[in-house]
Amino acid sequence: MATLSPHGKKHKVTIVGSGNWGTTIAKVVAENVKDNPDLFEEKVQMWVFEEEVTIPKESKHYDAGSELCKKPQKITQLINNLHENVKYLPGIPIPSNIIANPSLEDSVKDSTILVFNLPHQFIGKTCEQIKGKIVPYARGISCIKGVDVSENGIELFSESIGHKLGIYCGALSGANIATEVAKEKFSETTIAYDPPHMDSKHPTPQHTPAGSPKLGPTDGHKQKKKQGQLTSLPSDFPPLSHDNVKKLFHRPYFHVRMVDDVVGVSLGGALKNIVALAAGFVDGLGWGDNAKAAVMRVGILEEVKFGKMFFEGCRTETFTEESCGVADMITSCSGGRNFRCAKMSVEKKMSINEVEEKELNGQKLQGTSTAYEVNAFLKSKGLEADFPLFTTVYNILEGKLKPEDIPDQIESKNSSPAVQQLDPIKNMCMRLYHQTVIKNNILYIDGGLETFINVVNGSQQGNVTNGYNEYLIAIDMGQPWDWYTNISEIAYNKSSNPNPNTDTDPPQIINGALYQGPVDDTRLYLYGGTTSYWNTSFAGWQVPTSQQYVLWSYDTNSTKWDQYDISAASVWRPSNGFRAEAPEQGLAFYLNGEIDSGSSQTTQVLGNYIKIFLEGMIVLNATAQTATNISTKDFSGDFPRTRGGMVYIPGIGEHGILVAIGGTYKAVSELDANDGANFVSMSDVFVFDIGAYYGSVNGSNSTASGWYAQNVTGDIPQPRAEFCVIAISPPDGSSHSIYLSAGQGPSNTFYDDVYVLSLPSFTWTQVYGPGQSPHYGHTCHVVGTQLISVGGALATGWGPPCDWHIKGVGVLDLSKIIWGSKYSPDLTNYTVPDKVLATIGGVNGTAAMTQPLGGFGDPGLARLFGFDESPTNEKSSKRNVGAIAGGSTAGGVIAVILIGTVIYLVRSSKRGAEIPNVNIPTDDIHDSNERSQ
Ligand SMILES: NC(=O)C1=CN([C@@H]2O[C@H](COP(=O)(O)OP(=O)(O)OC[C@H]3O[C@@H](n4cnc5c(N)ncnc54)[C@H](O)[C@@H]3O)[C@@H](O)[C@H]2O)C=CC1
Ligand SMILES: O=C(CO)COP(=O)(O)O
Repeated sequence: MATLSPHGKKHKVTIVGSGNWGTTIAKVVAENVKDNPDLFEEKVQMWVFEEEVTIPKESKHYDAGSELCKKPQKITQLINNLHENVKYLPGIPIPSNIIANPSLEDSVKDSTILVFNLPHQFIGKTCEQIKGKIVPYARGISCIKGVDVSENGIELFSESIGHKLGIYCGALSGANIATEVAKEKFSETTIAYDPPHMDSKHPTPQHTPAGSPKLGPTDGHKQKKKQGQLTSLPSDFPPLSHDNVKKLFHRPYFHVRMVDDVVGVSLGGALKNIVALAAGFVDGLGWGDNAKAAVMRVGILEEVKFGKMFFEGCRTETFTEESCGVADMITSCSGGRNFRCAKMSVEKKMSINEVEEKELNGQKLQGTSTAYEVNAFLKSKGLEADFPLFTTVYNILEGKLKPEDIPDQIESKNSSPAVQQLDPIKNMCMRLYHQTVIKNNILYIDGGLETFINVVNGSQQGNVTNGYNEYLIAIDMGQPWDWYTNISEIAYNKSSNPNPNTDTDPPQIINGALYQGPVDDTRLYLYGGTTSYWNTSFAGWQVPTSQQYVLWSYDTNSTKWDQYDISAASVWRPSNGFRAEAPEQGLAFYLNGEIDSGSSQTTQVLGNYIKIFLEGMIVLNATAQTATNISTKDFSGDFPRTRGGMVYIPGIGEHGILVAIGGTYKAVSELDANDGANFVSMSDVFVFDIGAYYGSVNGSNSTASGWYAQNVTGDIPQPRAEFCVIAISPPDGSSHSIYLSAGQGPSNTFYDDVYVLSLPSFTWTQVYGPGQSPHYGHTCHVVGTQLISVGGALATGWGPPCDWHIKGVGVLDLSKIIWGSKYSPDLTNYTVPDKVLATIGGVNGTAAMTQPLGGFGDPGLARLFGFDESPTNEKSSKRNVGAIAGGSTAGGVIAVILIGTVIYLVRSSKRGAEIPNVNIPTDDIHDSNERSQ
């Protein structure tokens, strides 16, 4: 009894193309549709670019007396009558269920599976012709080895076919010399197919989904195009799962491995064609197998680098482990057409185009055009030198270099000073806007802007290169060091260690936060931050990533990165917010901040320099990797702040407090580049009772927000931003010292000073400065009794001269107030500096001043500091915190006035849920194309 098919319909398959590989794949597919009659219709359409061909005399079909052999015949008729493609796959019988069709439109009509297999130079026109003439739920597989380069940038053919036709398209590529496959000699191939959800009854496989070009709006490349709405495959068709796609291609002699890295599969096939030309050139010189192997090695490295640099979701392993990578490199450099023609061009001293014309009987080389296309793209990015082998092949084709130049070219470019210049430690000139944290005696420095300078014989030379710190740098704090002479710094490559679950690289960001996480957790946490467009040509520059994974962790034991979806609370990826951490509670805080075009894929629409300030404070529970967003209306009103400083002080109230200082502010509704004009007055600081996070303010269940403003006295620092702050308390706990170092103020004023804010008296004392090196954009930490200042830019520019802390870290003795180069892990017993004691009084460091000079600004704050009956200042009692948010602006306009006049503010209880007047497609946040599984 015949088995009933569970599906009402079967897939109709068309092979678009009929060359050497096109006809071979048609044979493979035609055999498989017969073996799987439940899934596929028996007839396979093959579109044939019609031409007249003469049956060659050596063909078994040649019969001098036959009509067919007397004059050229249409190739479609020959294929349909003889069941052989006598021109492009001579001598190989092909199944009779292949129908050669000269009409492109007719061949694709009603087909649900389109296999694109023709030389890449013809695909654009072919797609134009069939656009709108295919069923909307068709699916594609591209067997084309090449990349689609236009004035807009670079795309994979799987992608450009998908975009042009509005369908999903995967990719097939492998070590597959067509005639060997056609003769049924064993080979493997790789198919990247990441089935749209509606096509598969199985979950999407692990690893990254279909890669997409990593392109940004200012990049000059093609903008990532949305796939648009895919039309569901009707349910009466068998689902196009990995299993069913495999059934269409897998043969006993042609083994298929299914993956989901469309980028890696497509690029491996395209770029190896350039390398195969180089292999042919060196072989043509008679240099032997060692030379070919050297070229292949460099070729694979350039493939990986190209994929990682320009495309998202590309896996190194696809190049090093799959047939479409290393295996195709070997086979193509041993016996492919590109290799053979390049070799012959050297041996016979002919141009490669002449060889192609003479030897290939109409078949097309892909390597020559790909070398030109890739070069045009690299040239447009100023990155030719970063891909010396690809560039050399192009220059040989252009007649500017000779095959003999290959060794020098790939050697010298690999070790050029320009490349060495990018070492984030040896060539650091300045580094700023990074994220830092100390965990388990190691100082970690992540990201940031960096300028690089060449170092020759120990001295810095030339101008700086503007770029980024793309590494996680670790400095050992368990040993004493002197940054002049001995300090251990190690740079860990972030992109060589992607998230093992999704293969996504951790983001390269500035102005985010690095948190140490709970004490018993081996992970660090990287939150927020933005992608800088400062120098998008810098090697390794990444486009902004999805904001869905705004939180990352780095496991200091396993060195693996991981990512977490906390988008329910942290809708945007904020940067420049105030950050602090309470590690013993497993809590990390990110207060206000901003988004700009670098914050995520979604916010790219904001365009250059627009910054939107954000309300709210994200509280990360690093134990559970969850987040809560709490209102900051009572902190900043409708004028959120950025670029200020915040510290955590334990032991005050039940859960400790946060103290927020300075920064800049603007209205949530303001859509402009202004993030520097309005400076928050320093005559108030802002205290957050962490008890409010737990729902219990100051020990009593209360609905109060937990925020208090407090007036300060003493040497009040000038308003400023981009300074750093740390907190330390003497052993008796009678006071708490918050150190503020350097920063920048209105109208390009820069500082090199240190102030101490002492609590609970809320008095400022200037303990250092003005010094010689005003700077900003640095971070700082406290270790023992030392403040470690990390990086920052000098007010004089970003070099040269470079940071005078030659290793980017400075050390301040917090008690003696002496800056130096030496660090010791053994200095404990902090004592309050004399100058501070002179202000707050007391004997042996025990503070005499136990409350602010004018009293506490709020009875709640007084209670927090242990006063039952609040000694508050009547005048300042219960002040509206929002109304004192401002105080000092660049133009001297007091923010209070602004608050009075700005009445159209957008209110949002969920941070970032509404952004005024900007059309940011929030649904993109969960775009399945961007989501990693
Ligand atoms: N041949 C091989 O061993 C392999 C080739 N590939 C890749 O498969 C793709 C197709 O290559 P092949 O099938 O070998 O092609 P081919 O090199 O045999 O090219 C000839 C084909 O191009 C067609 N053609 C010529 N002018 C045309 C026009 N104006 N418009 C449309 N078609 C035209 C011819 O009719 C013929 O079908 C390429 O990207 C190639 O890199 C992949 C694996 C193996
Ligand atoms: O892709 C191929 C083998 O995998 C064929 O390469 P050529 O186009 O150089 O023959």
